[in-house]
Amino acid sequence: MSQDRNKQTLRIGICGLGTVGGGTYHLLNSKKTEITRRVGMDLDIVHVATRHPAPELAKSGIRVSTNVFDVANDPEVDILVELIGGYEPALELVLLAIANGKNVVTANKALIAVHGNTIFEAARKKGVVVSYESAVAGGIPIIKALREGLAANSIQWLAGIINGTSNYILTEMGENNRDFPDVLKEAQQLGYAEADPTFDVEGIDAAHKLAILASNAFGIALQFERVFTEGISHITTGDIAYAEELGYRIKHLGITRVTELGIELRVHPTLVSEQALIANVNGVMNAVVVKGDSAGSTLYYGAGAGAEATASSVVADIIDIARAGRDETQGASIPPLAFTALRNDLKILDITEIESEYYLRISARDRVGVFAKISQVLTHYGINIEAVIQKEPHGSDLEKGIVPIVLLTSRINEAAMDVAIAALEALEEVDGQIMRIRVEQFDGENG
Ligand SMILES: NC(=O)C1=CN([C@@H]2O[C@H](COP(=O)(O)OP(=O)(O)OC[C@H]3O[C@@H](n4cnc5c(N)ncnc54)[C@H](O)[C@@H]3O)[C@@H](O)[C@H]2O)C=CC1
Ligand SMILES: N[C@@H](CC=O)C(=O)O
Ligand code: NA
Repeated sequence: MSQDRNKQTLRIGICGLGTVGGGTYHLLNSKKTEITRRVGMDLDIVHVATRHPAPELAKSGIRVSTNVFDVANDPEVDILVELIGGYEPALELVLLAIANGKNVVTANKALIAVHGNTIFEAARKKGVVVSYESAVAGGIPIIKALREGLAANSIQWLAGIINGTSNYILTEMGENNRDFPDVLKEAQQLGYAEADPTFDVEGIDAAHKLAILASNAFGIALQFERVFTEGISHITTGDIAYAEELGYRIKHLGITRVTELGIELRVHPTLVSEQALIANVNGVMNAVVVKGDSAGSTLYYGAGAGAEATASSVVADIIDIARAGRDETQGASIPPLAFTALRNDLKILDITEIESEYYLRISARDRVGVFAKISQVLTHYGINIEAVIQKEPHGSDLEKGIVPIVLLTSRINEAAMDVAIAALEALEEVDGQIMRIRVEQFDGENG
C-alpha cells in the first residue's frame, strides 16, 4: 500500500469535480472532524483536477490542475479518486495511478464493467487497492454486503432496481402520467443521469452494474458483453396502466441467477407483483434483493444516484483503505471482488435459454374471433393464458379498427416464446409488433 503507515495523514487526489466529485469534496471537508475521529488519521484532499477550477479552489491551499494525469503523477497523493467518468482517459488514468503505487477509488461502473479484469490484475500485481462501492446502486453498500456480510453464502439469485434514472422516469410516467422526454430532462438536471443518458434509458448503465454484481456474487470474471440488455424507452404509459390493472408494476430490473444450465444475466423492464417490496421502490431509489443459501433473502434499499448518496460510498471506500493501511494484518489486502480465485466453469446463458412468464400487448384488428385465433396459436406452442385485458379501441386505433389485447402467459422458455410471437405477428389479424415484457416473481423461492 502506498501510504506510509506511521503517517497520520492519508493524502487524497480527486479527478473530476462534477456531481459526484463535488459531493465527495464537500463530504470530506464537512465531515473532516468526524472522519478523523473514526479512522484515527486525517484524510486530506491535497490535489484536485478539474477542467474549470473555481476561484475559491486556488485559495484553499489544495493543488489544482486541469490535467488529471498530474494527480496520478503526484508523489504526494496516496489515493486517486477517479470521478471523471467514461472509458478514456479514465482507463489510462487509473492504470497510471496503479503503476505509480496509488490506491484507486472510482464511481465509474462503465470503466469497471468493461475494463475491470485488466484493472484488477494490474492492481493485484502492484499490491494496491481498487474500490468501487459507489459504482453500483449509489449510496447502498451492496458491494460490501456481497463481499463481507454474505461471504459465507452461495448466492443463488440477485435482482434489483439498479438505475435511478429509469426508475425515476417509470415512476413519474406511472404516478403522474408525465411524458418520457420531460422526466428524463428533469433527471438530468437533478444529476442522476449519465453524461450520455442513452446509457440510462437503454439499460447499458444497469448492465454495467449487473456485470459487477454478478462477478461479486458468483466469483466469475466481469462479462459485461454477455449481459442481455433492454431499456425502458419502448415502455408506454398504456403498458404501465395495463400492468397496474393486472396487479403488477413495471420496473427496470437487473436479474442474475444460477440455474442448472448456467448463469442468467439480464437487464430489462419487468412486471413485478404490486405486493412485492421492490414494486414499491420509487423515484431515484434503488433496491437489490439477494438470495443466499444460508442467509435466505436479504433486501438493500437506498438512493441510487445523486451527489450526496454517491459521495457517501466514495468516502466509505476511502475510509476502508485508510483503515486497512493502519492495520498491519490487512495491508493492501482489500480484494476488488468477493472471491480471490475466479470460477470459469459457469457459462452465461443466452436470453433464449431463460424461462419466464410474459406480458404481451397485441394490437389486433377488431373482428369477431380474433381472440380465439390468438389463443389457438399460443396453445399450439404450449403457452397458457393466465389473465387477459381486452379494451375498446380509442384514438387513432379507433379509426384503424385496432383493439389492444393484453395477456399474461404461463411460464415458458424464451426461444419458444420467440417462435410463438413470430407466429402471432404473422397473423393477418395482428397489427405491427407485439410488446413483450418478462415477469419476475419475488415471493416464495425467490424471496
Ligand atoms: N451522478 C450520479 O448520481 C452517479 C454517478 N456515478 C459515476 O460517477 C462518475 C462521475 O459522474 P458525475 O459526477 O455524475 O458526472 P459529471 O459530468 O457531473 O462530472 C464529471 C466531471 O469530470 C470532469 N471531467 C471529465 N473528463 C475530464 C478530464 N479529462 N479532465 C478533467 N476533468 C474531466 C467534467 O468536466 C465534470 O465536471 C461517472 O463515472 C458516473 O457514472 C456513479 C454513481 C452515481
Ligand atoms: N445514472 C445512474 C447514476 C448512478 O449510478 C443512475 O441513474 O442510476
Ligand atoms: Na453501492
